[in-house]
Amino acid sequence: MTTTRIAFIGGGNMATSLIAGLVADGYAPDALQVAEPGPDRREMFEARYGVRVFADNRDALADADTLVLCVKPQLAAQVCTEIADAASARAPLVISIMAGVPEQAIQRWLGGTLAVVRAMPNTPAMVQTGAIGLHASPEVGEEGRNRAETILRAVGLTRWVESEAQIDAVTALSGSGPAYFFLFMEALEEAGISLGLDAETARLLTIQTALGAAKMAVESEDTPGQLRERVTSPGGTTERALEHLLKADLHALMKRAAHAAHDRAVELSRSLSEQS
Ligand SMILES: NC(=O)C1=CN([C@@H]2O[C@H](COP(=O)(O)OP(=O)(O)OC[C@H]3O[C@@H](n4cnc5c(N)ncnc54)[C@H](OP(=O)(O)O)[C@@H]3O)[C@@H](O)[C@H]2O)C=CC1
Ligand SMILES: O=C(O)[C@@H]1CCC=N1
Repeated sequence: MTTTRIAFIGGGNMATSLIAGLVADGYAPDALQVAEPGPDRREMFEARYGVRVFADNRDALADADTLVLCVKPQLAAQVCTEIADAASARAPLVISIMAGVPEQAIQRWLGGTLAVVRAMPNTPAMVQTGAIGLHASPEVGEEGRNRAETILRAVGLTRWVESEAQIDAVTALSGSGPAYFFLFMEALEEAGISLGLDAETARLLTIQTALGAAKMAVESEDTPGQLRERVTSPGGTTERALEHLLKADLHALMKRAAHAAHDRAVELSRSLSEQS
């Protein structure tokens, strides 16, 4: 893997996942640095991963080729403005994982037309099984795209999308998606308990079933629909259960939920891009 010096601004959950993934992939820890206000978290990064840590965001940027913005969206304008001079001096490739923060706003706050890649990961990145959508601003060249992809691939599967607007669709699908599956697991577990299973048995069987179904979907050449049909014996138990889910129009319900998440992502993008 090519080693460029990467500065992470904001050492929270997502930055930790990315750093853990990169180190596990063999990335040199001394080429990774994190700016994080929390002293305990800085200590954790040093002790666990051997990366360089900084309390001041600008210091982390001083010799970085790649800047990964990992703070909460509400802090984006403040943090970018604060590091704008240091960023202009280094002209790093900027990768933003911040939900709902548009490329143009990031470029504006950073004081110029820096090349920006937007990435939308999800929490399974913490176990290196994330699903990550990527979009590059026109200033990003092939080397920048490869660099961004290499960094994000350390925590999961990457897919480039054609337009920045599609990042909002990725947010609604895979960004928020783990919560949809967790909710389904909670519901199935409750159903198991209502059928007389003890709570631990219901939970363990639910989780293992989700894992097994996902593993089959990943490894099989068949579609999820074909895999579903194979579980569904004519006149059997699955058919009876699925009748209820289909009668409640699960597909329409899922569509409404994903569209609501998408609308919220668009709304957030609009309000954040208006910040100066
Ligand atoms: N969680 C998710 O499912 C997803 C999150 N994202 C995006 O990833 C980004 C990070 O999320 P996540 O890691 O979950 O959030 P966290 O809150 O875990 O991480 C943010 C980190 O930034 C630190 N911080 C606060 N203020 C500053 C500052 N001024 N300068 C530098 N660092 C600062 C925080 O420190 P402290 O805690 O001390 O304030 C915290 O450690 C967000 O923009 C989010 O939209 C994207 C996809 C999915
Ligand atoms: O709920 C949210 O707004 C963030 C973005 C995607 C997942 N979590």
